[in-house]
Order: sequence, then structure tokens, then C-alpha cells
Amino acid sequence: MTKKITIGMFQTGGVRPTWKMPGREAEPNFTDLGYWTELAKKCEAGGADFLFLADSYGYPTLNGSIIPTSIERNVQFSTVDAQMLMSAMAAVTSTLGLVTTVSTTVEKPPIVTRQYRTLDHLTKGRIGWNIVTGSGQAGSALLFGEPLMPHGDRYAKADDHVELSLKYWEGSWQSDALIADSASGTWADPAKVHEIEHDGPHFSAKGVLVTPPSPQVTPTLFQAGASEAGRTLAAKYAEAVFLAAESKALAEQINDIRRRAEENGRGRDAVKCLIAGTFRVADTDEQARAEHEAQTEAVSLEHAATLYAYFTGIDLLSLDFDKPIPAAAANGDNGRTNVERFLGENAPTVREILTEFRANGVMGRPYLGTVESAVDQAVAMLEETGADGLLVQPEPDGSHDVFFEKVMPELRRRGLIADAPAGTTLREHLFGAGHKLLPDTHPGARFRR
Ligand SMILES: Cc1cc2nc3c(=O)[nH]c(=O)nc-3n(C[C@H](O)[C@H](O)[C@H](O)COP(=O)(O)O)c2cc1C
Repeated sequence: MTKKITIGMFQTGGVRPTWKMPGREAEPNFTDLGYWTELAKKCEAGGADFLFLADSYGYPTLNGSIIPTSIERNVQFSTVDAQMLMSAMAAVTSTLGLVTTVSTTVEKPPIVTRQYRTLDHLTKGRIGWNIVTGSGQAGSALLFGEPLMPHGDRYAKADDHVELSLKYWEGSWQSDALIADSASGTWADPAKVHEIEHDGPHFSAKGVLVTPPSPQVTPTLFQAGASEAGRTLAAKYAEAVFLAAESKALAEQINDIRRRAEENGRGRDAVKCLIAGTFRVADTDEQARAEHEAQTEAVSLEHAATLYAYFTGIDLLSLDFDKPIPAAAANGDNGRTNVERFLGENAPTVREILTEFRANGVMGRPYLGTVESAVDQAVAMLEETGADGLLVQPEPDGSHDVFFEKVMPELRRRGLIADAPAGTTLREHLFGAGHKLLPDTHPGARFRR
């Protein structure tokens, strides 16, 4: 492989696993600002293109109540608000892209557009929005006191949300509307600041985004959620997608997104496809395997089932372990990616799904072995799937230390990493210097005045 790859670092706003590691309990954790600023500094020093903080209001529920294991073992449970961390991380970095999630099901366009525009200013163009309809939907719906929205409606709402958000970002201000002339006391030209109008199936508005244009105008748009409807949304709006599955399924998803992006007039390369990558390296292949097995052993069946219920609303423990998920259980309105992943011709049994979730969660099999062999596996995965880069998962203690100390130098040695991220904005890191704004082929461009 010769092309340069994009490297994003994955974290959640959740608890760092050191709380349950004897001797490490007292280390700074997710409620310490210093933990987050150090993390951002390390990612920048290590040469990553961006740091992504996943986020959701959801938590694991079944039958209308939180699952006690979630609370007791902290399975997708305690987090802080990831977006609140972004400006602190921006203050201690100067090139690192910063990406976080806001769900289109939960937050409204005027809030989302103002938040991300503010962050785009504060980061000088390094912010990205991960658009999701939201994992842990059942919990999120209960929390907000709303019925669980049908899956298709959630994605229709997401489409409407993004369209209105793009109108605010691209259509409110002409690029030369801001005057800020102290002599005449003129802030902005009223003829060049526009009230946008929107009358969609889920959102209606007539208004102005009052925050002036920021370096990227529209933040770099990411998307996660690989169901059929999720891929449709990605092919229409996303500039980068986060994906996690087995190699064959990933190749199909990536090909599908690229084909649809092309059909939408955006071109096959308009969407950077980034795959979740977990590295588990040790001095020998055997040692890496043994360590991974020991970590898997430490995950109980209840833990794995709680995690699965969070993403899908399905209680695997109530099903026949020796059969695949029955069709009746598979048709729910929670997240679909981790249901669709285990259906079809060679569908695994419930027992096999639980085994997979104990070992690898939603992120797929790790690249396991010595540094060289783990990087070989990652490169093979990139080649087989045609992906553009990796979204690197944390290590068992929640850090990325081994990745930056060992894996990144090996990727560099193989010529897969650029010397430094391109340009100054996140969009340029992904698409090259000069690509600060949405391209003209993006649907958001038609709202420009
Ligand atoms: C690498 C990766 C990161 C993700 N990050 C988030 C996130 O931060 N918040 C969230 O709600 N969903 C996230 N998701 C996607 C959810 O799993 C998805 O929104 C959910 O499954 C619903 O979409 P679906 O029905 O298309 O699966 C992520 C997925 C992947 C693969």
C-alpha cells in the first residue's frame, strides 16, 4: 500500500478503565480537566489527524428501565458531556482536529449550529461534527420522556436536521457580510446577512445564525451508523464516516457508500471511510494473544449482553443460545448496525454473538501480535476494504500510549503517514491543503449566497 492514511484517535467522554486497575485507581480520570488536556496534547504530539470523543445520552435499558449491570459495572454508563471538553482541548493544541458527536434525534439545529460554529472559531477551523441518530436509543427516549421513534423516522429527521443546519451555516452570512468598521460603527451589512427559511417534515424555521462565519463555515461533517438508512445519510452529507465490522462487511459498506456518493454527484472519494482499529501489541504474538484472552475472560456474559442491549435493544440472555437472533427480535427500532451485522445466510448463534461481544465489543477483531505483525494485519484490512484510514481504539487502560510509542513509528517507517497533517483546518487534514470549505459538489454548497 502506498497511499497515506488518516489517523483518528477514539475516546468516549466516559470513565477511564484505570478506576478498576489495582494501583492505578488514583490516576486522573474523566472528571478531571487535566486528563482531557493531557490526552489532546499526546494525540497532537503523536501526529494524529484528529481526536474523536464519542457521546450519547443513551444508556443500556430493557423493558423500560436501566439494566442494573450497567450501573454496577459501568457498562456504557457514566460519562461527561464530550462537547464541553472541546474548548479546553483546543486551548492546549494547535493542529489537532477535534471531533465530537451530537445526535440529530436529541438536539435542535439552532443549538447544534451555534455550538459548532463557536467551536470552529475557538479551534481556528479544527472542529468536526459526528452526525448520529444515536446509540442507546431506548434509554435516550426514556430520559427525554419521548416515545422511541421508529428507525426510519429517526433517519428522516436526521436528513431534515442536517439540511436546516447547512442552511444556517452556509446561507446566513455572505462571506463579506462582516464589516466591523470602528469608524462608521458598522458591524455587518444587513443586505448580506440573510434569514434562512425552512419548512421540512421535522423542523421549520425562519432565522439567522448570529455567530459570524468561522474558518470552515460548516464544520467537517462525520457520520456513524452503518445501517442501510445510515449509509444513505452518509453518502448524501458526510465527509468522513466511522465504520466497524468484519473485513467483508466493511468492504461492502465502503463500496456502497462510495457508489452512492458518486450517484449523488459528489464523487467516489468525497467520503473518507475510517475503520475502527484496535491494536493489541506485545513482544511476541503468543504474549499478545494471551493478554487479549485474559482481558476477554475478565468480561462477564452479563457485561457483554448489557453492551449488546445498549446498541440494539435486544436481550441476548433471553434468547436460545444455540440459534441465531430470531426475526421477531431483530426488527426493533433501536440501532440497526449491530443487528444487521449478525443476520443473513451464515448468521452466528446468540452464543457466538456473546463471545464476539466479550472479546471485541462493537469494534471488531483487534490487530494482534508483535508491532510488525499487528501493522501487517491493519494494512491488510485497509487494502481489503479500501478504507482511507483508522479510528484507533484505546488500550486496556484507556490510553493510546503503546500506539504512539510503537505502532505509529512503524506506520511512519512504512511511509503510510504524512510528515504532518495537511493545512491548518480539519477539512484540510482530510482532503489536503486549500480544502478549507465544503466542496461545491456537497449539497450544503447550494445554500451559499
Ligand atoms: C466508530 C464508531 C463511533 C460511533 N460513535 C457514536 C457516538 O459517538 N454516538 C452515537 O450515538 N453513536 C455512535 N456510533 C454509531 C452508533 O452505533 C449508531 O448511531 C447507532 O447504531 C444507530 O445507527 P444505526 O441504526 O444506523 O446503527 C458510532 C459507531 C462507530 C462504528
